[in-house]
Amino acid sequence: MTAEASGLQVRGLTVDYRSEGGRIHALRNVDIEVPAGSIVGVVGESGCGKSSVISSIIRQLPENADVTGGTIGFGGNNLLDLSKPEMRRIMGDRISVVFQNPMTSLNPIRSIGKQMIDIQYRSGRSKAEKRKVAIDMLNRVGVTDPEARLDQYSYQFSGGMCQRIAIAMALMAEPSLLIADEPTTALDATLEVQIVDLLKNMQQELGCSILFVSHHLGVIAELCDHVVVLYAGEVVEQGAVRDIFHRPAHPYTRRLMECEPGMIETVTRRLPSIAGEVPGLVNLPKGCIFADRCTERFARCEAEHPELQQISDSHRVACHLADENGGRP
Ligand SMILES: Nc1ncnc2c1ncn2[C@@H]1O[C@H](COP(=O)(O)OP(=O)(O)OP(=O)(O)O)[C@@H](O)[C@H]1O
Repeated sequence: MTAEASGLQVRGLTVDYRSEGGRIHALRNVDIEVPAGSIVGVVGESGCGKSSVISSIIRQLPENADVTGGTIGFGGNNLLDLSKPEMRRIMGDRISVVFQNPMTSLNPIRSIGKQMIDIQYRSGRSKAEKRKVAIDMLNRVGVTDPEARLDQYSYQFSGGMCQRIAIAMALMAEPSLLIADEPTTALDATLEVQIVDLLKNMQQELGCSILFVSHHLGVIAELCDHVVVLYAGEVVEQGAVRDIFHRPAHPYTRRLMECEPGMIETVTRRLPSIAGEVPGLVNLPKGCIFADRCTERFARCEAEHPELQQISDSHRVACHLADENGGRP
């Protein structure tokens, strides 16, 4: 069983929120490429724009949001151009989402089995076949005794088991893209490792792509092929996982790394807090968005906005230091 390969190409995505205090420039010119069959992580502190990216892709931005620029390429379409019914079809068949709280996906008053059968409504399978597929999927995500458990309700499962079931439901349609929105954040460290392993195995088995959004650097390092570091609505660094974790080029990424010794060996550590706060996004600074928190800033940083520049085949950074240092951190 292999999902049809389809990557995701977010290009120049720019999103504002209208607010009483003015327009909040939540995402500015964001590029995220998820090649078919790969796992790409998006990391950033709270308020950096992770939810805005996901909501843009699945077209669930709140009423006060305006997409003022960019495209979201998927399967030959710009998702931003699709009608609601077209988008619903894509969300049912080709893109699935796993949320931080599995209860977002699970209905508490319907048995797990009924929900897993309902979700196959377009499959053309008989009820018995749908039940068999549900049992098989529960087995694959590591729910023991799936036949008996199909008749149970979400409250009868632990948090980790609920997340496994939510992942099973998300994968039922064999999507080509799975969006995982902090799916391990609510779990303890042991369960987090198990869910990361599960996602890795399922991705290999199904051949789908995964966009994995998290503020847990360790999880990103364990799971992802490629990492996008988002800061205050901008991509400040992106690259292969080895680039980001062994040669972080942006001071923001480095601050995260410094506070995470041994991060590669464990997936249990959390993003540290860095001095200062993500800035308000109504009045943007002229220069670098990270300058006021950056211990390595120099005059140019406050005067000129750094653009993302290539510093190796797979590595891009938006920092003036890259010029100062001949393209290397
Ligand atoms: N509906 C909204 N109206 C106004 N501002 C919003 C709205 N949603 C998000 N924002 C603002 O947009 C920016 C990005 O928020 P977003 O929720 O995308 O970040 P995040 O990285 O997902 O944070 P978190 O991890 O806390 O969810 C923040 O400055 C936030 O305050």
